[in-house]
Amino acid sequence: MTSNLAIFASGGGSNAEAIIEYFKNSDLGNVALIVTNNENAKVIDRAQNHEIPFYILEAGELEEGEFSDVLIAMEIDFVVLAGFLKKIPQDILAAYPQKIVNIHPALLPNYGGKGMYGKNVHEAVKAAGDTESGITIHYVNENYDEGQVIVQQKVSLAPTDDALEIANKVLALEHEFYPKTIASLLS
Ligand SMILES: Nc1nc2c(c(=O)[nH]1)N[C@@H](CN(C=O)c1ccc(C(=O)N[C@@H](CCC(=O)O)C(=O)O)cc1)CN2
Ligand SMILES: NCC(=O)N[C@@H]1O[C@H](COP(=O)([O-])[O-])[C@@H](O)[C@H]1O
Repeated sequence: MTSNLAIFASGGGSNAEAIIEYFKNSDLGNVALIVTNNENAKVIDRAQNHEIPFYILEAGELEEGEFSDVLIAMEIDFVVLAGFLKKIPQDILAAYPQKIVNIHPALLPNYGGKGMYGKNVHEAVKAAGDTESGITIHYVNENYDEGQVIVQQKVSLAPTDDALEIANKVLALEHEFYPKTIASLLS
């Protein structure tokens, strides 16, 4: 059985595209929908380029607690967060138990929670002088970054690495591991 995936993204969408490309060669999953809260997100261009339907959330729409009806009506089986910057509400959590995953660009529980997204994470890692960073792929629960960890991967950092270089090292891990980790959860 092929699972229909919905990817939620708020920005550039490079992880979304890596997932789209991966599942073009796999019967395990099919990216059926891209959801964003940002009408200017580059992920929309990526969806259009791959002829994948996209949905732009209105301000406050997610918080109304009815978007799960849209996902169910579109026969979505699995939800992937990839740089999505809003909290997934209870109606979606209840509709998709153990079927919503997220990727965080750090080694949770470090550098997680409200405000910890994008470059904020890498700047904090740099400021702390850490010698390694990495990714955490986890199930999504009601709080930011507190769901059950599925996998973590580490990357070493040089003292000369700035926040952008850390971001690039982490993003490369994301593109390598997120698609195949999702696939392992579908089979
Ligand atoms: N119910 C859940 N929803 C989401 C989770 C989660 O674990 N449970 N993960 C996030 C992704 N994320 C980290 O991986 C994350 C995203 C955004 C924030 C944050 O502080 N957001 C700001 C708003 C930012 C904006 O609108 O520009 C905020 O809430 O004030 C923290 C962590 C996705 N959803
Ligand atoms: N806390 C959530 C968070 O910071 N997510 C991060 O946003 C980036 C999105 O990049 P992309 O749009 O190119 O996939 C990724 O690095 C992802 O880990």
